[in-house]
Amino acid sequence: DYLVSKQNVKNIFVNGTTGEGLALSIQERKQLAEEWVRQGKDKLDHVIIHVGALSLPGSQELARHAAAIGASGIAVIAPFFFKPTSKDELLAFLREVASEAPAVPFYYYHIPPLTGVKIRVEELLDGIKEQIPTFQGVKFSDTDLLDLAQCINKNGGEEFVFLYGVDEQLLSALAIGANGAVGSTYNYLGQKTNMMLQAFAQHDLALARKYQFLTGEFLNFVIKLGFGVAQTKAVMTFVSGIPMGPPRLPLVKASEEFIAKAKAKLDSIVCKTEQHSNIRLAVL
Ligand SMILES: CC(=O)N[C@@H]([C@@H](O)[C@H](O)[C@H](O)CO)[C@@H](O)CC(=O)C(=O)O
Repeated sequence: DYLVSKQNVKNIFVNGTTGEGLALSIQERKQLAEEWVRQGKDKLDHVIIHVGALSLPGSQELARHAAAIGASGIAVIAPFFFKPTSKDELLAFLREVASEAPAVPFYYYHIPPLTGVKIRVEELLDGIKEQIPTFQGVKFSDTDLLDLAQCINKNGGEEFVFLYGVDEQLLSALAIGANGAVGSTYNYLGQKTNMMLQAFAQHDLALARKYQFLTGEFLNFVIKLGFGVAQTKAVMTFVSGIPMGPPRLPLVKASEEFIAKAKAKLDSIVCKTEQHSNIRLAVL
């Protein structure tokens, strides 16, 4: 309800990085997926469930479950303990998961900074539809915009969807042709990012940049303090007023010092952006 009413976010990616999906048990992941689908009915447009896991049977079980509860899509990361070393190995793993949910749109979740699997998506997409008929697109959480650009350039005609996942670079990805975004900051800066999407759609690059710089200035500040999933939970808690709880070990909760500094910074940037937007609106 908070995301819909306060952030204008109506598409949810469940059990990914921010939701600590990989730190949860299979049972917990199923429970969360069920709740999101149930609570999101008639409120959300899409609920994509991340079903990637280190073991193939675990991932397949989650894929079957997501299909049974009526998820609008499933996504899978590359397994990252025993890693695929080639496109074919990765594709074989993804295909075995996707085939367990044969009527559910399938997304590859590319996040090399966390998986360490750096197989280029451009290469992976070559002929992917023949292997995975449900293939819908990629959640692309990498800074390699050349790879993203090549994917879009080569596969745009096939209408794959590219959801970008490096929030501080979203505007650049949009310029290259990304269709949307999945990221941690949209939990608390969703409204502002929606304004950026709107400005971009209206070809108002100067305004779009203002919103991108807001996210960038905040992330640049908190990254220097030490920023990850634990800190995201803390930021979401102070912005929304909804307690997100601590992260699960080995992650540890954000310090009070981090919270105080991050809050002061975010307040000041949001305030500054709003002043600029008002001036702009007045001028127009
Ligand atoms: C590595 C990481 O956590 N990346 C985030 C970004 O939103 C990231 O927090 C943000 O761009 C700040 O660097 C997302 O791509 C993760 C995400 O969408 C997810 O929760 O699955």
